[in-house]
Amino acid sequence: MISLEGLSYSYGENLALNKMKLTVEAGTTTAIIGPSGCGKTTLLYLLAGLLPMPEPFLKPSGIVLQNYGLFPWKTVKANIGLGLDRGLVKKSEMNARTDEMLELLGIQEIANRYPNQISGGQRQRAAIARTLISNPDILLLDEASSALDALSKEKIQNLLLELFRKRPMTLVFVTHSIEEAVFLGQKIVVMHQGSLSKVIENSNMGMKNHRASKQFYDTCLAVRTALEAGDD
Ligand SMILES: Nc1ncnc2c1ncn2[C@@H]1O[C@H](COP(=O)(O)OP(=O)(O)OP(=O)(O)O)[C@@H](O)[C@H]1O
Repeated sequence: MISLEGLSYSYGENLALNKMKLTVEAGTTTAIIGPSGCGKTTLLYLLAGLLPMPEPFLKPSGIVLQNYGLFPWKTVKANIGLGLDRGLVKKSEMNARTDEMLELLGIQEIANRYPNQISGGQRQRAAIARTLISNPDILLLDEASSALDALSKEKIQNLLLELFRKRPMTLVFVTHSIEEAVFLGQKIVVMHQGSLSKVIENSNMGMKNHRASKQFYDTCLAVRTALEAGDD
């Protein structure tokens, strides 16, 4: 579980987080949404330990931040294997676990290709596989699908929902998309100017035909209203 109460963070004179509050229960998904510059990435980087967390907050353990930096000179399979600590894992186990990840993410057929020989959506899957292979307690995603076209976006979102169902995990993701937040977030955290603006509970997350349901649009509207209220 992550529990932050009054987290502030500045880059020099620039206050990026201002007494931010956040509670994330283990085994749940949380979307973080808000206007550009409101501090979403700063919050995620603090959680990932990529920025020093100020006192009295301690860095939560077992968090892995997904990034898309696959090494171009390594195959997809070798890139995924990099998510494991070579010193600790035998070659045979490394093989078995990368195969398991390739299957989980549905990318077995591109295992031996290089990153420049696969699509944006496949690169995204490979990056997620590389992160998940280490079995992190918490998966942090920064704009998981932002660079993709509408249909590929939905595919990645469906895949993340499927993964969440198959393997219990805590997922915290930053997004600019209201629809993505409502499709994947059991809780939607709306930020404004470095602070928590509103938390929207989304109990319909994961329901059948969610995207086409009235509940989906009602929750999108609630998020939109919260975002607009913050803009006043
Ligand atoms: N390295 C940095 N040095 C100085 N200021 C920074 C730095 N990184 C971010 N900031 C500032 O901190 C604030 C929060 O930035 P952050 O990147 O966390 O916002 P964001 O909500 O993720 O934005 P976006 O949606 O545009 O990615 C902004 O005012 C930004 O200009």
